[in-house]
Amino acid sequence: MNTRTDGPEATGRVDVLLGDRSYPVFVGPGVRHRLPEEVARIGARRVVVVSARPPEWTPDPGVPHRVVPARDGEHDKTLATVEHLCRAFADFGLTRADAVVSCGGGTTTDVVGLAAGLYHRGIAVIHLPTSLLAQVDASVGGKTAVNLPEGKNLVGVYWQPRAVLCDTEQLDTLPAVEWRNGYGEIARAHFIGAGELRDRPVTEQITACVALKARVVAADERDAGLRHILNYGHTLGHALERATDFQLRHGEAVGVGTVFAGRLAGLLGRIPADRVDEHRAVVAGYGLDTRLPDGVDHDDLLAFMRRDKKSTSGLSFVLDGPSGPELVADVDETAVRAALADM
Ligand SMILES: NC(=O)c1ccc[n+]([C@@H]2O[C@H](COP(=O)([O-])OP(=O)(O)OC[C@H]3O[C@@H](n4cnc5c(N)ncnc54)[C@H](O)[C@@H]3O)[C@@H](O)[C@H]2O)c1
Ligand SMILES: [Zn+2]
Repeated sequence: MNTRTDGPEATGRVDVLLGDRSYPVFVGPGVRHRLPEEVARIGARRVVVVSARPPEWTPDPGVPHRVVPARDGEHDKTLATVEHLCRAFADFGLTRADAVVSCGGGTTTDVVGLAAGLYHRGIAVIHLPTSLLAQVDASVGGKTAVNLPEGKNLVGVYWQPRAVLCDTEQLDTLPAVEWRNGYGEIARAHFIGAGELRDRPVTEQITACVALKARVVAADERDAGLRHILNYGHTLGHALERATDFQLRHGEAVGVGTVFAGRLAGLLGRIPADRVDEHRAVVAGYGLDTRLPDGVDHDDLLAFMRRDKKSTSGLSFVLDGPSGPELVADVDETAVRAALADM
């Protein structure tokens, strides 16, 4: 990670190191204007821009192009959208030598990433994520997916982008709830190696989270082990999203899940009391709720947590400990109930 300070405001750059599939992530005000440079660097001759934002949000890529409108949201994160996009690529005559650009929230970067990964068995994609959550998490790391009626993110491929441009100017229009959504992920990053980012400028916060994710992805691109740590706070987080029928945004639920992970690690004797307290302080410091929402049933939460995709059996959590965060399997239910009661 490095942060340049030669411009009017600092710009961050992180390289995701994956051999010949390595790519840069630029973070900062105005970095979207790098698009023509990145398109030229990868040698694309034509581009389809898939954008959930007004068309003028994406700069001219500098080569013949077409803008295809899209909508953010889980509802359109489907195989039907993938087909629609691939047909638009074909209609414009995109070949394997060309590129796709996504501009939108994490739902859009996910569905466009999957379409790019499938079209012609894979063509170049550049992401311009426009939500805080998409900038700190969804657009980096190469996981793509769409939903089925049977569940979220059930169909996808690993398909790394060729560049990611996290333009912080594009966050100016983001509603408060979507800032909280992103800050939940930044808060959980505090406990898995991103360090103290409260009171830092947003460009630095995003750059540090991307650098953390880049390190983890470089070490474990396909989820064989270490990548689990990114799910810090997520076991309870996912359960809370479901138990509240998705009334809590993902990041808000992850914030509560992060406080819970601290409590549980404390009860299991893995971390001292001040580290437990730090969880609550950090999450609260980002303006997030630290308590379970009223009315959620602990039995429901336990049932959802048992079905979490990480847990092959029993209750599994990523927990802090003497040697850092790690996946802990088969956690005793009594401790889990006690940590919930403590929230
Ligand atoms: N691939 C991965 O590794 C990965 C990681 C984390 C999350 N995800 C996926 O990301 C998705 C969540 O992303 P999200 O939170 O960005 O959701 P989203 O795409 O639905 O965007 C959230 C909301 O913010 C709005 N929005 C986005 N940018 C805006 C802007 N600049 N100004 C005003 N409004 C704006 C959207 O219209 C939407 O209403 C989920 O589907 C999740 O599965 C993927
Ligand atoms: Zn998450």
